[in-house]
Amino acid sequence: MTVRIAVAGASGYAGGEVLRLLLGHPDVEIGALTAGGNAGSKLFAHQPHLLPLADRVLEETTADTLKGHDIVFLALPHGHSAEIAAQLGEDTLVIDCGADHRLTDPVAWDRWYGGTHAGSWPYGLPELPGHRDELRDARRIAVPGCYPTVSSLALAPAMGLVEPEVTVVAVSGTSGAGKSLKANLLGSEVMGSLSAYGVGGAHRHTPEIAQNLSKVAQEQVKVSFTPVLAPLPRGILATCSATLKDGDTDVRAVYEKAYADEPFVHLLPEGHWPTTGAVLGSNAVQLQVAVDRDLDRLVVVAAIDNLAKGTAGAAVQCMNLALGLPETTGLSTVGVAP
Ligand SMILES: NC(=O)C1=CN([C@@H]2O[C@H](COP(=O)(O)OP(=O)(O)OC[C@H]3O[C@@H](n4cnc5c(N)ncnc54)[C@H](OP(=O)(O)O)[C@@H]3O)[C@@H](O)[C@H]2O)C=CC1
Ligand SMILES: CC(=O)N[C@@H](CCC(=O)OP(=O)(O)O)C(=O)O
Repeated sequence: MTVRIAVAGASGYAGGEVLRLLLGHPDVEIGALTAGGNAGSKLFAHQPHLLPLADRVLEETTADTLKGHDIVFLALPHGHSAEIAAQLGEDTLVIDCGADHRLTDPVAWDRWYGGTHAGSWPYGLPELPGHRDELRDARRIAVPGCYPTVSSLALAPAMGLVEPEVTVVAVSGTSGAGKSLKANLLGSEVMGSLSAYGVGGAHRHTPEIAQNLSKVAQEQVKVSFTPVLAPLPRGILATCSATLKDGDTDVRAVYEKAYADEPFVHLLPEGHWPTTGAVLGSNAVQLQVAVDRDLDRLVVVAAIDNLAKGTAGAAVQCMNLALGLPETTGLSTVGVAP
């Protein structure tokens, strides 16, 4: 089988990572590549690592350019996908890396993003209970946010075993913010310094994490989420905690069972802790669990590459599922070291 794909936002970080992964995918032919202001320029100017596509010229992001492909990956700023998707028939599988179709509650959408809710699509985190089957037949897929991916996978197995109030502190590399220049991401400010942002429940990934965990717990889960920016190009390390209802719960056994058959989610051997370096460039999620006995508090540490499992890797994993291919096709679980 060969499917023809297009990538909208090919000059950006997420679009570039989708292309890097698809260049190693045996069943994919790469069609149209589009951008915004950089349309008309060569892809090579923006993605110097994607040599096999060096001569490709970026086209304008219009439905006409994207039509006629089996699969369209949208790696655009949020707010751009609904209009494009509406012009692409159901015969095209649309995989949106942006936030537009992740939240199911229009009130939450309006509060955190503003404006009209474009509706929700099947949520591209196959490892969450019930999601894999929904993704197999999907023609529209919403790729999760990077922080919700790592924190939902870290805490989902514990839902029902902990009080429905969880804390997530997650340190992210700068590529999570996209390529467009932001004052706080300029080299001199970010290098050699860690800084918290979106503090006090202000980050828009808070409702997405709560939505995921509440669905698994089948009760409303409250989330305290604090993101921290780190001087790294890629990677997220999340420390997630919640109070156990029964401090004697064998949490390790619970996590071993939950992820025993998952190709990308790895509970590390006891005594070893996840690092962002170990998952770099791979679709892997590394987890470790502990119980703080003084508080009966479950602590889970998890690492992902924000551009791989946190975006593009998840997008390719979901494409594989929707096409009926082995979920791991074109994806690695082996990170880069050192
Ligand atoms: N970076 C990450 O770790 C993650 C990103 N995402 C999501 O993926 C999407 C892309 O993010 P990312 O790659 O980081 O962002 P970038 O800023 O790196 O890239 C954005 C892309 O969108 C294009 N673009 C910008 N504005 C327009 C427009 N008005 N019309 C058409 N194209 C436009 C840009 O083209 P040009 O070069 O011409 O400006 C570029 O190709 C976002 O929705 C983001 O939230 C999701 C999870 C993690
Ligand atoms: C480090 C950094 O700035 N990260 C981004 C998250 C990237 C992401 O996943 O954003 P979307 O939900 O829009 O897809 C942020 O905090 O806004």
